[in-house]
Amino acid sequence: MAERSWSLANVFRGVFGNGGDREEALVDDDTWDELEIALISADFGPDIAESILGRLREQADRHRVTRVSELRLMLREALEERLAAYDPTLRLSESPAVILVVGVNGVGKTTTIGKLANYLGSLGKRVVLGAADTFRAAAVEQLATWAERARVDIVRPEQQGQDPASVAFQTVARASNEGHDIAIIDTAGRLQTKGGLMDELSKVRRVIEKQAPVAEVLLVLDATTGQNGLTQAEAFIEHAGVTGLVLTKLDGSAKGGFVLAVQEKTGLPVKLVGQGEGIGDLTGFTPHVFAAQLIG
Ligand SMILES: Nc1nc2c(ncn2[C@@H]2O[C@H](COP(=O)(O)OP(=O)(O)OP(=O)(O)O)[C@@H](O)[C@H]2O)c(=O)[nH]1
Repeated sequence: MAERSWSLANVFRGVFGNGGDREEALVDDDTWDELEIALISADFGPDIAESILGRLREQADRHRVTRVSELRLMLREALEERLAAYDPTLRLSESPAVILVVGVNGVGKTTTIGKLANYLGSLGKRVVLGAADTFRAAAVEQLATWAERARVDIVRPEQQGQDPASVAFQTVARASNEGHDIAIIDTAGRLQTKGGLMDELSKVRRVIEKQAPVAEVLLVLDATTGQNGLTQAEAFIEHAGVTGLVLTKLDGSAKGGFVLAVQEKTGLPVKLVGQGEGIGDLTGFTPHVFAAQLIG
């Protein structure tokens, strides 16, 4: 299995060994200290790190675990169980299914939309994108480039600064009229006008809902910013009716533990994971696979 930058395999090599002598090594106080440092550096956050360690210690005592290799398996299982407490399925059964993509500037919204459109297109779905970030001409152009690469349709604003809600409306109308399965709406991420932005988003939503229910509101978070990025995105979680999270830039991050931290902090499932700038670098989230890759 390819090792990822966010994988703890490397950090844990010292703790768990690399299939060599350390696999048979015995658990001692150093093991627990090293494990704690590894969990904190991976951005699980102190609370989660502590609760994971507490549970592992208790299990290790109960089952008289002495080998580091057994501890590794227990940790993998514990993480998998906690990661799987949230449902990562995208709900796209309505037709058209409308996906609203929200998040602060530069986290990777447009890129995620391009990748998602391409993926859904490869499944035979008909997709239309809506460029509802209407204030930056460059944002519209960037989305149009992705639409071309993913070979999907796009609804652009008729002029710069057009009401984002009207672009969203036109996108969903086009999806309904032309038989698209999925409409994905890109939105602006300006935080400096937080109140205005949230009003704008709720208007976008209201206007869409005149024609079709909103199937998913995906909040995009940049994994490299860790817990900070989450603080910035709080307004979206409070006001935008978020149904799922997308974690981007996990390829450039050593913060694999953020995935669990973010789910438990927000109570929202991670539904997609971005690991690169290429069109194929987006995957669904599978707790089993993720836990295995995380622990190595
Ligand atoms: N390494 C890496 N880079 C990514 C990923 N996703 C997005 N990026 C990069 O992050 C930068 C910002 O991405 P955008 O998609 O423009 O972000 P945005 O949220 O739409 O930005 P605004 O439109 O300014 O709000 C670009 O350079 C992307 O190539 C990822 O998963 N991995």
